[in-house]
Amino acid sequence: MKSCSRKGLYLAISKLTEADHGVKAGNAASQSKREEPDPVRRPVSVTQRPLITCHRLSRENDGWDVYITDSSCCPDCGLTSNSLLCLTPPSSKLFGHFLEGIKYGIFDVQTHFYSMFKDKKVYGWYDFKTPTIVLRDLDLIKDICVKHFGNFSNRRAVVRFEPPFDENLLTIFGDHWKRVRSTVSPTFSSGRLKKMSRHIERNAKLFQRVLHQKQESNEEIELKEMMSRVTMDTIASTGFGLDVDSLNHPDNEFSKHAKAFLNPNVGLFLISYVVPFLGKILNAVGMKFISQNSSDYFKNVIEAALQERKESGNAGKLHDFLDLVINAEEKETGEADEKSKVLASLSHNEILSQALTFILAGYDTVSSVLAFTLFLLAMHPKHQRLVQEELDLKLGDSDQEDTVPDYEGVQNLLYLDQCINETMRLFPPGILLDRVCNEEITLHGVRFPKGMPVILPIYAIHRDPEIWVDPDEFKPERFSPEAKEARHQFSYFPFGQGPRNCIGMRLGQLELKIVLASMLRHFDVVPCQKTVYPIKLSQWQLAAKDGLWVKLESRTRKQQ
Ligand code: HEM
Repeated sequence: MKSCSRKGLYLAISKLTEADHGVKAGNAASQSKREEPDPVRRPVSVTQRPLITCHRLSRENDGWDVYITDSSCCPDCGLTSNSLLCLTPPSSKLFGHFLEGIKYGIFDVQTHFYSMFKDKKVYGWYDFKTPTIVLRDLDLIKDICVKHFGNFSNRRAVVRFEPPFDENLLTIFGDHWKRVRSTVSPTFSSGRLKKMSRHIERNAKLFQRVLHQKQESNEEIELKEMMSRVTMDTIASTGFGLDVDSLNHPDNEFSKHAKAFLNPNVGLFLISYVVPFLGKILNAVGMKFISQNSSDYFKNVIEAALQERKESGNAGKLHDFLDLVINAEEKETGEADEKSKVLASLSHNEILSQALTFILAGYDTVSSVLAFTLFLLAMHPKHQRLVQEELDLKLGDSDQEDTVPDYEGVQNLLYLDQCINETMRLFPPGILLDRVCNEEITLHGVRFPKGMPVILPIYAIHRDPEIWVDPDEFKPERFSPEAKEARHQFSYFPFGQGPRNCIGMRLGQLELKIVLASMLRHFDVVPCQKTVYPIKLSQWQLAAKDGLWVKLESRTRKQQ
């Protein structure tokens, strides 16, 4: 291990403690075994190799080296008990843990590694050659997301968007992010959501009609596909005042390009990760992460909508997202002082970028939660009945097929809310979060070097058996007010945490509740011939391998 001899500055990750020495190669096999079979995911045994290996990672550009290792594995490397360390499962020098990710899938690999380090506050993970620290300790997560947010305010720059969409909230940094976020935030205030709610209600109503046809013809429906359509229509309408009718025309231009945007060029993405200079060359010769065609399409759609509103004097009257961000466009009012004008203004590119983010961030997230919630309720009729009893009680019986609750109507649907929360615990659309450490800092005895990426493994925390009894089972009662009170506040965070959490959370929740309440008020969702349960997740994305198939039965007809 000569290559591990100490050169330059050792930057390390956590100070060695008794507990940090606890995991030895000898007991690695028993640590890597899953204790209980998991009905929702495939069983997995990620590694039979010893748990601990020594890695030296040179980051010469930044002037520091990082070791993520066990201290006892490599006496030659010169680490002492003062060296700062973090444990990591064995990994390939070139690909890091990427190969384990490919082999076992992003869900199993996350829970498996997480369960290997039960007694640790943090552990290590290599994103190819880049070391990252994965947080396990909930108090540490809280401090990073909230108390020390200023030092962990940015995400990694994994995907680069091309202009004019490169100034979106998901990817911008520091003061730029702060200004855009504070300017866009009022768009999601209660008053404005109430106005946007009309668009959601209208789409939910149209959706009801389509569902009635499906129910009458006894058709089996794949929930993700159906929910994607209604979500796309809702986005086009709440975002841009457009009526794209994906329900009846799923291959419309808007949906086609939105999907192309959402499924970027994975090949180029991987090449850029492994061989960054090759990624740059391919990019320069015209290969883009996101197709130029779709990028141009959205630029034109948004520009045209902005222009049309300015010319027709309709700006401010349509109550969609575009309308609301237009208000924040840079303008010379002559009223505001210079400082507040700068604070409350967005450039033209910033508006285009936020408009696009509205599609990117709100499509797959909302449609997945809708689909998984309905599917889980179909598999748990007792809970579905409780939701329906609550709807009948709070919204009244409805014998008209297309009645849809409004903004006020869905505010107090507490049991529905519990079911949605339990679904997002099991199937969170964002399976992990990341932050980057701005300045070196030591928190809870863990040292975070400047520039170190930090991962918050949401999926694994949401399924941690030490936090959740029977973690793979659907039990909405976990989200009763008393049960929530008894738990660590950071054991559940499907919308992220702290000032950089999901800005669209309340809009997303509104969409979920209006669509679910209007459906479950009229229909029983039941299993069908094609239903496969337990759900098997695909390797790379939050999607059921066999689809989420159900049938609808009319509640009104049953009651007659
Ligand atoms: C069920 C629905 C949704 C879920 C589960 C969800 C989840 C998330 C998560 C986990 C993050 C990262 C938060 C963090 O890093 O702490 C995020 C960020 C974000 N989400 Fe959502 N999201 C949802 C719906 C929406 C909708 C409808 C919009 C539409 C505007 C939206 C816009 C955003 C934006 C712009 C960010 C970046 C915020 C920033 O960096 O300041 N999301 N979302």
